[in-house]
Amino acid sequence: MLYSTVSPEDKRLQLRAALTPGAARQFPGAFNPLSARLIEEKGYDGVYISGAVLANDLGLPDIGLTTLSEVATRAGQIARMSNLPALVDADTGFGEPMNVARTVQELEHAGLAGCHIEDQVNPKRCGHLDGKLVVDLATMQRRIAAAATARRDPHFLLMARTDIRGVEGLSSAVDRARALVDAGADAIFPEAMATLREFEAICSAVDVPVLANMTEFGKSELFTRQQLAEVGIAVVIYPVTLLRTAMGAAERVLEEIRSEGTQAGAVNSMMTRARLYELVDYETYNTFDESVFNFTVPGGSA
Ligand SMILES: C[C@](O)(C(=O)O)[C@H](CC(=O)O)C(=O)O
Ligand SMILES: [Mg+2]
Repeated sequence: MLYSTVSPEDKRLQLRAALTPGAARQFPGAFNPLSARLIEEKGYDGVYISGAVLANDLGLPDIGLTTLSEVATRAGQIARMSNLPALVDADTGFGEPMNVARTVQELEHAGLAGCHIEDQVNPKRCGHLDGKLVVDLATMQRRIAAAATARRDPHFLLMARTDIRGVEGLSSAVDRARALVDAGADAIFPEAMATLREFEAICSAVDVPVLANMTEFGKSELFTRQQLAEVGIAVVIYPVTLLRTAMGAAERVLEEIRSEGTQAGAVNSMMTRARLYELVDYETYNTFDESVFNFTVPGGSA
């Protein structure tokens, strides 16, 4: 009922305990608060909150148009809906190192367990596209150092993402990952790794947890959890998978209503009314008022 019963501080401890090298904890991307609850119910280890999903949800491309307030508000709404730790994509940190410091404090305040900050220049783009540009190492080190200093809860996870692999190649990615750990990063997100061997090279180079981004239609093959665990990955994200799936289903049913004049043929693939009510915990609200749930739910079983 209502929101998470686990405090943000406890979720941060939970996240740190979960992220051991080789654990390959799976964090699907929630596209709204309710999907975070579904992720928890299905037994996942955490929730990812994608910058691409937040932007696309607003009808915008993922090029750094969303603001800190929009991201912190939506991420907070998603994070509070589940007892799992939530890791949010903070893009380039929304500005200069001073802005990055504020970003971290706002995200802590919003109840996130951790965030990642990347080394792209603005306007940024999806890490799996060509033509990216990254800032120099000193600038990125200042971003990370500012974030580390600003954090009030020492357990808030600060993850540094580097996009340099797509610009200069693997050996630069290894060097940068090491330098960002020295600057204060608790974890590393090496973006757009081409092979398992590349993931392995990063995992062997640093002694902090490493993330693997299993986004569809990108530069990385969709490796299994087992394969990623074997090369030492601590956490795997599926950032846009649920949004892509939901939008795919929405597009199909819209076409069906147009062509058939009814959605009747699509009802079997929908979440039922009963299941939806179960997910929002409708019945439990009777603890406040017994007249809230005094009906039987039509529309089939959950
Ligand atoms: C992980 C990512 O930063 C995101 O915003 O979800 C994106 C995902 C995507 O665009 O597929 C990324 O840059 O990889
Ligand atoms: Mg992103």
